[in-house]
Amino acid sequence: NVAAVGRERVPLWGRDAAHIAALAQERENARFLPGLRLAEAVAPTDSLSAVHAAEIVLCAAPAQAVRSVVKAASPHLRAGTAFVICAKGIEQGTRAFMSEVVAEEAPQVEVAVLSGPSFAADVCKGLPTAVTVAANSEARAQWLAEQLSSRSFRLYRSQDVRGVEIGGAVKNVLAIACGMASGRGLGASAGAALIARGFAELTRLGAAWGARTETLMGLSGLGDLVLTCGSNQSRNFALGEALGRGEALSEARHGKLAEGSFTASALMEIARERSVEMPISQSVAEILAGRIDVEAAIEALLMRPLRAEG
Ligand SMILES: NC(=O)C1=CN([C@@H]2O[C@H](COP(=O)(O)OP(=O)(O)OC[C@H]3O[C@@H](n4cnc5c(N)ncnc54)[C@H](OP(=O)(O)O)[C@@H]3O)[C@@H](O)[C@H]2O)C=CC1
Ligand SMILES: O=C(CO)COP(=O)(O)O
Repeated sequence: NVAAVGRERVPLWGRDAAHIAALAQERENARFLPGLRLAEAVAPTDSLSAVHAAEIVLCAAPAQAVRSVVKAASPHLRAGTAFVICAKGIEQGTRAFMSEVVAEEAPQVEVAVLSGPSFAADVCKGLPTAVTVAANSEARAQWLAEQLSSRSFRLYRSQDVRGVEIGGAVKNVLAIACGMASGRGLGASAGAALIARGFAELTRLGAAWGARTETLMGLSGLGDLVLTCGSNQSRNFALGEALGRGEALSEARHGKLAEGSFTASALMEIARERSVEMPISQSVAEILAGRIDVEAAIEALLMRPLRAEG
């Protein structure tokens, strides 16, 4: 709907032909965004060839599905198309960032990353927020910010592609930890301490990958971290909260996508690769892998040796 502002026709591709037909008919996505109407300009389609005519393609598939979607779309994508990744995560197995996945599968496109505090339902209702769009070239980032901004959806530009994607991937893992603390009834002080120490982990990892401090402290880093760690509107937070209350992992997702649960193990692998200490994220990864329980993870975090802040 945001992309439809000021445009006559915006194709929206989905993999499930029956769902797409229903969307075109009912003009509402009852499963994901109930009660919110599709903008007139949005034209649902099950044909990926729709990307051929596009100057800008927004890719909002789950992170672990981005490779297969881009691979399928690649033959239809023209050289120089602006390909904007909205997924937040790291690919399991390859440990690749989303921009690397797209560059491998569709080398002809110009990759950009859009990330920041933006719950889909809020954005769709026209509630205001601001996010970051990063591209290698300043001119491309500026053009995308102009093309995709509206009164309620403000885009700030950046050239720090890696910094923006690190913020989006790491905050989801940390939100699971904050949810666990909430589900365990540890109180608001513990939640704030987790956000601050989690942010220290995010900045350490970002520094190891050459991300700019301003990016990590901006909308796609601290901004999205605060949003996701502070609300059970976040599916990552809600997953952690359910685990903290004692629900089994098999039940705790409640059928929703929690990207941090797929990214956690890959995140730990890239952190180890660059010797970055991330004890909170590590605890989340261990719990999700069934190696420790929430109680043992909290105990281990509280018993860590005292150290200087930083
Ligand atoms: N929701 C939010 O507030 C925000 C989400 N994001 C990011 O965007 C990404 C997608 O999230 P979101 O839209 O919320 O997730 P949802 O679970 O709401 O929707 C996922 C969509 O992806 C489709 N999909 C799932 N698997 C595949 C696949 N293998 N191939 C093609 N399509 C697939 C689903 O199609 P189907 O209906 O057929 O199952 C569905 O339409 C995530 O990385 C998330 O972190 C970013 C900012 C905000
Ligand atoms: O990334 C988001 C908001 O910016 C959405 O968070 P969840 O995926 O945890 O719901």
